[in-house]
Amino acid sequence: MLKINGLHVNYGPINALKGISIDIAEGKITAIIGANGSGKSTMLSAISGLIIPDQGEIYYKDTPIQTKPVEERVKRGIAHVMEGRRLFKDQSVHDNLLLGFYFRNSKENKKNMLKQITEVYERFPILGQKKHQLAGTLSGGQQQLLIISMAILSKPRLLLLDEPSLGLAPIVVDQVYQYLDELKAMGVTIIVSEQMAALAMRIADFGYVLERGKIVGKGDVQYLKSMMDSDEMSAVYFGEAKV
Ligand SMILES: Nc1ncnc2c1ncn2[C@@H]1O[C@H](COP(=O)(O)OP(=O)(O)OP(=O)(O)O)[C@@H](O)[C@H]1O
Repeated sequence: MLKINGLHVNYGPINALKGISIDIAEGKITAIIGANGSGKSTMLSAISGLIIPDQGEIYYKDTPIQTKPVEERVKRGIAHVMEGRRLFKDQSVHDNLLLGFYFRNSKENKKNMLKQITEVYERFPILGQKKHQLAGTLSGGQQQLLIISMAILSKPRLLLLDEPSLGLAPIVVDQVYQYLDELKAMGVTIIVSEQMAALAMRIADFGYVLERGKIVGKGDVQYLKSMMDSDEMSAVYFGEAKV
C-alpha cells in the first residue's frame, strides 16, 4: 500500500533520514521503533506531507505522492496524529470533533456526522462527559484521545500515529491500543511510532527499527521479539518492559 524508496530528509546540516526504504502492507499494523531523535517523526511527516523529502520516492497505492500537498494526501485517506498536541484549545471537545470532522470529510460522509461523533463518545466516555468543556482544559491523555478521535472521524485508509502512548496513563494506553486493533479489523492500515517497542509489539504485525536516520532492523513481530531478548539494542529500544 505504501512504499518508500531511498528517502533522505535534511534539516539544514542535520541528516534526519539517510536513505530509508520501507514497504507497508495493506490492512496491517507496522511499528516504527527508535530512540529519541532517530527520525520517526520525520518519516511520518514525510508520508503525510508536512515535510517534502530532499531525495527519494513515496508511493501510495502505486502513485508517487512525495511532492503532493497535505490536503491532497488527506483526501486520499492519509491521516496523521502528531506527537505534540494540535487542538483548538479554546473550543469545546464537541466543537473540536465537529471541526475535525467537517474539514476532513466528503459531502456524503457529512450526513452521518452526529451519529459518528456519538460513537466516539460511546467509545471514549470521558470525552462524552467533557464534551462541553474547553479542549485546552483536558488532561494530556484526554487531549490525545480527542486528537486520535478527530483523525479517525476522517475515515482514514492509512493512519499514522506518532508516539500515541506519550504522556498517557497505562489504562488509557491500553484503551488506545485496543482501539487500534479494532481499526485494523475494519481494514485500516496503521503505522505507529513508539520509543517503547514493547507497547507497539502488542499489536504490530511487522516492525522497523530506526537508528540515527537509518533502518537497522526489520522483521515480523516474532523476529523483533527475539531481538528484544537477545540483542544489545534491547536496553535502548525496549526498555525494561518485555511483552
Ligand atoms: N525542525 C527541525 N529542525 C532541525 N532539526 C530537526 C527538526 N526536527 C527534527 N530535527 C532533528 O532531526 C533528527 C530526527 O528527529 P525526529 O524528531 O524525526 O526523531 P524522532 O525519532 O521522532 O524523535 P522524538 O521521539 O524525539 O520525536 C533529530 O536529530 C532531530 O534533532
